[in-house]
Amino acid sequence: MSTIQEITSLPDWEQHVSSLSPSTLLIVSFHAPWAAPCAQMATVLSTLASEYPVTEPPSTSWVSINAEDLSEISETYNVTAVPFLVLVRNGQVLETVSGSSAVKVRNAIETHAAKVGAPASNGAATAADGNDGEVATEEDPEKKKEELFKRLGDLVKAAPVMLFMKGTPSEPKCGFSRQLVAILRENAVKYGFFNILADDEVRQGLKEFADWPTYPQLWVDGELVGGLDIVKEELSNDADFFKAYSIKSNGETAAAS
Ligand SMILES: N[C@@H](CCC(=O)N[C@@H](CS)C(=O)NCC(=O)O)C(=O)O
Repeated sequence: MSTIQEITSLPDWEQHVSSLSPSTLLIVSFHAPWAAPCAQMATVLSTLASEYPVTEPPSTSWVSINAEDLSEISETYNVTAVPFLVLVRNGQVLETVSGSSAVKVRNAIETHAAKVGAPASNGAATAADGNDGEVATEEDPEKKKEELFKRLGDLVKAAPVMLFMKGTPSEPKCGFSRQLVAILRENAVKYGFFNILADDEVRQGLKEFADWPTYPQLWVDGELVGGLDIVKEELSNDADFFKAYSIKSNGETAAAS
């Protein structure tokens, strides 16, 4: 029964990676302490890990990494939002999964872990038609939407103030998002953010969930405030609009930028 090891330093990571055999599937989960979906993901992953036996050499190795504390590693894997899962074998990235869809995570791990399994050697019970994995992903669209909305419901509450934007606060990819980042900075607002360009499911789904067609979107305490124009308007009506969410310095709470 495999368990998840928390990597807490760069030397720890290097030592761990160098100890693996070329056939081991390394499952790396990036998280941030403020993001509620990461706690859910940790539960999903430890349940999955417990289904994989410990073998010698290990067929799977499960680690989790705080994306903010170990930014050197998150940058290597282009982690722009959390939770973010990376599957690596022999130094090669096989697949990444952004977000907290338990179905996607399970499918990705099962697909890649199975590739070095014993059943493949005799061909029996192996779907050799190149179609393996497809059945599980062919979901009922209603169910898929329900799962996405559940995930979005958690995501908009991932921090008291959440900014859904194009790009990241340090590299906004659109002028509207850039202006809203500047407003939050001027008001010393502490906020979490999500780069919607990194996840098209969230980008399109949140428009329907929020009944708001554009980005940036600012959410406070799980409620949509609006886009840039609305935020400007709120501030012109009430200069203390963000007072409860302000800190004296460094307003950003980011997974990675
Ligand atoms: N006036 C809007 C401007 C935002 C806007 O028009 N955003 C566009 C272009 S960046 C957008 O998000 N379009 C939908 C999309 O790209 O998915 C506001 O107040 O936020």
